[in-house]
Amino acid sequence: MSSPIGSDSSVLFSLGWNDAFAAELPTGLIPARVTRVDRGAAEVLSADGHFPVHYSAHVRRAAAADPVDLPCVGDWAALRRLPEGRFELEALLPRRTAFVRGGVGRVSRGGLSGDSQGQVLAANVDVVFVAEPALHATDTADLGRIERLLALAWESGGLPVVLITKSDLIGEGLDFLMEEVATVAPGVDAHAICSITGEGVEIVRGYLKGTRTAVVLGASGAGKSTLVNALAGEAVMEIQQVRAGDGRGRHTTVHRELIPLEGGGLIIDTPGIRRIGLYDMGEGVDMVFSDLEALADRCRFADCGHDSEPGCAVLAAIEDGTLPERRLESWRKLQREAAWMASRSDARLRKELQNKWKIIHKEMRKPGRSRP
Ligand SMILES: Nc1nc2c(ncn2[C@@H]2O[C@H](COP(=O)(O)OP(=O)(O)OP(=O)(O)O)[C@@H](O)[C@H]2O)c(=O)[nH]1
Ligand SMILES: [Zn+2]
Repeated sequence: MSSPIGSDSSVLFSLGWNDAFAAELPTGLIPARVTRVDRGAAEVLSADGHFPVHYSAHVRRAAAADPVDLPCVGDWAALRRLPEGRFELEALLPRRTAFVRGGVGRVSRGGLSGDSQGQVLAANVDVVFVAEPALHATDTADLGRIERLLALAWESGGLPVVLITKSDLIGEGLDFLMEEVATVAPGVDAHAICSITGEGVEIVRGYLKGTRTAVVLGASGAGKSTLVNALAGEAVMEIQQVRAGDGRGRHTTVHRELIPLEGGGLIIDTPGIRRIGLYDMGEGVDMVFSDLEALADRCRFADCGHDSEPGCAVLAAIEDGTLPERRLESWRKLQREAAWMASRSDARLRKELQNKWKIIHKEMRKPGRSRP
């Protein structure tokens, strides 16, 4: 067992481990994936099992200087085995993707939430499911909410996929709805699913192949939990049995926030991700409105406001019916919000939000990191 990966590397691969992460692992340290964090400590899954770890002085110092450096669910961590047999979280491996809460925390600073700035809610998420019910109470799917969540999804660096949930509730209108959804999600896969009958659930599972990690974003009641349960199947029950079995000396019931699914793949489900709101969506907004951006490139004036300018390609597209007018309105609305958020963030935070890769580059500059 001299391998730094531990006794059973297939366990690691089932948690999303791959060659790219392996190349970043400092020599002599043990890889583990963070399943949950709780004030100064984390729980991890590794080839050696599921256990709590404390942060090294190095991690604590870095996190005190910048909360973005705090471990979060989904992170790959490098652990050091201490002489007494315990493990310490020594370093974080560079994040491939990250959900960063910035704007909301800033705005509510001094309020009750006590949120910190630039806090990372989840890391290394490959697929972001945007769940919107076909019918929510008596309202049909909210296209504006889909656009907003797509902006967050793009911003994270993960691959967005729209899921119209509760497809059973809408009947014949479904085809029309899916056509509308396609107009607000250019270049994004969209599927109708029903977690109760299981319709479409296999399609969702397909996105997790290759042990990908996903999150499900969506409003309260969108059907996130029902979908996760449908995907998790017996895996969730298995986890509960293991927990009951190793309950020796551990009296707190732990809700694991990184859930390995039956048939492969993982879902991150944390209160933070459930409550994710809006923050600086600058880059994400452009991705969501790529159809509009492409049209705007063809406007006669580079600074066209698409109001009444001559030669405006956007207005022409609305005129001839190829672009729904509400699409331009949504674009304006989200841009206003993004600008408003930006005006409220300080320069440091704004930079962080606008460039998700900065996190990765900063990680790479850390001392003690082995390079391939
Ligand atoms: N008809 C129908 N109802 C569904 C479907 N999926 C979920 N529901 C119902 O919708 C309600 C909300 O589902 P949840 O899975 O709890 O929604 P959620 O997104 O997890 O909600 P929060 O926990 O508040 O964030 C529940 O009563 C579910 O039974 C579906 O495919 N069809
Ligand atoms: Zn224009």
